[in-house]
Amino acid sequence: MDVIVKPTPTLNGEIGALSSKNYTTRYLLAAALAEGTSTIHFPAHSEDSDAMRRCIRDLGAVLEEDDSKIVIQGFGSHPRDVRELNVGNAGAVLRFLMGVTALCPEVTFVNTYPDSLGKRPHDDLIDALGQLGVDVQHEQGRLPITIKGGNAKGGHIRVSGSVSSQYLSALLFVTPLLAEDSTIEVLNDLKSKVVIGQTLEVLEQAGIVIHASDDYMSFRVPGGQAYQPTTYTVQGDYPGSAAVLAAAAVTQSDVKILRLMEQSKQGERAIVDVLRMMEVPLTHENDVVHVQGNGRLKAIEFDGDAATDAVLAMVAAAVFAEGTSRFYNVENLRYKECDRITDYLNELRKAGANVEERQAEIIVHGRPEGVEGGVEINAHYDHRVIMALTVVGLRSKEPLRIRDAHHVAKSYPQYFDHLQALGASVQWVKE
Ligand SMILES: O=C(O)C1=C[C@@H](OP(=O)(O)O)[C@@H](O)[C@H](O)C1
Ligand SMILES: C=C(OP(=O)(O)O)C(=O)O
Repeated sequence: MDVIVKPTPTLNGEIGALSSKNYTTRYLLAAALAEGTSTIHFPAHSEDSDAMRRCIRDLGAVLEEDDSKIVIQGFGSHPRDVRELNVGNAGAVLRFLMGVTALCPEVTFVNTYPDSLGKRPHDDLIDALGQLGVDVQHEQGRLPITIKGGNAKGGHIRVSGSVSSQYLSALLFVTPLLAEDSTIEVLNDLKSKVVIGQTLEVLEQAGIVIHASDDYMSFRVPGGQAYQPTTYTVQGDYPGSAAVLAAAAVTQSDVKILRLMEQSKQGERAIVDVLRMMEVPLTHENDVVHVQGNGRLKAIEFDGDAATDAVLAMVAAAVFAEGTSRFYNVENLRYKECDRITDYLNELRKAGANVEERQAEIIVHGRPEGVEGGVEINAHYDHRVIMALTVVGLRSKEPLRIRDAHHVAKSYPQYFDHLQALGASVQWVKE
């Protein structure tokens, strides 16, 4: 399915933020790893969170869900002996479960998105699992991947953090369940470091003890622990909401998004500060972000690693800013659903934006007068490319047609409904 985005000068109204993807995947996993009954209120529904639901069910968890909550009977440290798991296109779900399946005799993760997740690297995690005695078969660090676990006991693990924080999160989820204590040493840089704060928060809520250094570069994990069943409530999602906030920032708007916690550990909450730095009129009080856009934005410089999943939306806003913006320290955007630097900038250029790339930077020469539009956009299987190009389309002179826009459902299936509710001219069309 494609979406046609037409120029839309004004957006007005109020929406509730979607539920956080990162917290939902973590709570589902923590509930599955606990013996007993856990409850998760307001879990996200999207392809990625559904992938975690499907996989923990395959591994032996029992799930019962109604409109507002999911009740889970976990399998504790004894997942069922399954042969195959399908994580769809969900990177975090794959990496977390590659860790957990160190507890299983033999599981193959199949390759259902060869042009997206199928191209992403997992070498650093494979290497770390090898240090735990797990035999991993793979196609040059890519899917399909077979994990032959069952013998992991714990020990000293060194893992590189220079490509993704998800490898470290995977080790943090599984090592407490191993018989012996572990130490984890992070080598090189740790990208998306703030996300580790979310992992540690969830582990603590599940009663797991981890001793972390202040810089998150080394960890001591007592073995033989048990996840406790408990009740979780999922907060609103900043990465998805960032795109809606960027849309409000580039239009004449009066838009409120509810349920966005000020004290959240989500790094992407920086969208609020970034838009403020761009001089977009907004307030953030009582978990409500209120944007009263006047269409005028100022260029900024920003370290994007602190807010990795909101950078594309920030760049889309910068396309219409006065001056040149620079988003630096963003190399690991190249290892996501697509190459979010080269592929994304190619699509932005097609739409008429003036952008440049460096290996770890995105540079945007703003065009406050608007861009031409009138072209077809390739989604590259990437929900965040789809959301960001939609923001650009709202302020293009001619409509944008975003091909295969249904991939937005990876994280935010109701994105276009939310924009329509705010008055955006977006319309689904069959190919
Ligand atoms: O742990 C997680 O849930 C995630 C970590 C981040 O990935 P990287 O650590 O690879 O940057 C983020 O981009 C992804 O959407 C979700
Ligand atoms: C990169 C993302 O997800 P994942 O790595 O889990 O596929 C994302 O949600 O933008």
